[in-house]
Amino acid sequence: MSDAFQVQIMRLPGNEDIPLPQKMSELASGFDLYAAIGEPLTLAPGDRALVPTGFALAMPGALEAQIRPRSGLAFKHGITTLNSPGTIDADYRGEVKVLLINHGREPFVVQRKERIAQMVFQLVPSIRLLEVSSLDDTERGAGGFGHTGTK
Ligand SMILES: O=c1ccn([C@H]2C[C@H](O)[C@@H](COP(=O)(O)OP(=O)(O)OP(=O)(O)O)O2)c(=O)[nH]1
Repeated sequence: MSDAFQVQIMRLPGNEDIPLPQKMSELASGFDLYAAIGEPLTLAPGDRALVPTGFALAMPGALEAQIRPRSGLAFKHGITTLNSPGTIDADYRGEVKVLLINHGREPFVVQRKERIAQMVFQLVPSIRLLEVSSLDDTERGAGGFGHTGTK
């Protein structure tokens, strides 16, 4: 793992007992994120909440982190991330937060230290936008949004 990117993680005060993000298996893509809330948080059907994780990051400029849902919570309870995938910019130094929404039919209670989402790091290519007055032709052209049919 010597070629691994180094990402700095800083626990924010009051979260000493909250586990740092963790891969639950060796080759998992995502680090599971734990809810750093004081009291249990009830999400009624349709409710959303910004849930703190208790840490902040500093990562190399070539990376971003994506906050993605956990499929088990989505399947069993309709709990997902509203802005999926959430984007953590390399220059963001605030607390990483998870925007949860309850798409289920029952209230869902988030407990302190519950694993609520996962964080996947991605390479972000360096891009320079170049303004032009015309674009090259392609077979697809401007076709989209199901123009080849949906069945
Ligand atoms: O799920 C998320 C999404 C974002 N953020 C933080 C990190 C990110 O770098 C910052 C800004 O996010 P984004 O660019 O998506 O928000 P915006 O609505 O465009 O706000 P801003 O004007 O602050 O960029 O908020 C989170 O902690 N969790």
